[in-house]
Amino acid sequence: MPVTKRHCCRVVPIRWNRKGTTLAVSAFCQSGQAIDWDVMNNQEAETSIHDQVGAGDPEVANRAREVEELRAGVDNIDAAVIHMLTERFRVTRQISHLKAEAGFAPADPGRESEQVERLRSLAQDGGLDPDLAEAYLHLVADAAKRIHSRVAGREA
Ligand SMILES: O=C(O)C(=O)C[C@]1(C(=O)O)C=C[C@@H](O)C=C1
Repeated sequence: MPVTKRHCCRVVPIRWNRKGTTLAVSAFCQSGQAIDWDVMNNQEAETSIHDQVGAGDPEVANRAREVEELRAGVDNIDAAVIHMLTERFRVTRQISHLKAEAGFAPADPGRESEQVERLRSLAQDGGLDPDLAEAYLHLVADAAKRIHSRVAGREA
């Protein structure tokens, strides 16, 4: 049986937000074992899932095994994303040189707005949070612009 807040006798605030409201508490059970409890969402804040999780409770052990299996899929997807990102930056580095040679500024806000629109719409169609798609675009475009600036500085 996993330790939950129900089994705990003492709680200590461990994480606060900017307004000074408690986000998470450390809850200590009688044996002294501690868990982080996410107060806002009323659930355990963190669980490290590994081979030994659920020893003594076959249902919990099965869930832990299923999580491990799905993690193998996540690892493959993350590797593919990194390969795709590598390729994206190979292409944007070519743009860096062209922009530097032509004297164009690193940023093209109009182009970025179009990309945000397109990615938000793709995300929406696929059932992904469009804010996540937009955050991704800002992350990579900001990085590309930093590279554009560095290249322009070197080639000036
Ligand atoms: O398309 C460009 O002009 C780029 O420089 C690439 C890129 C991007 O990473 O998508 C980066 C910066 C610009 O503001 C717009 C887009």
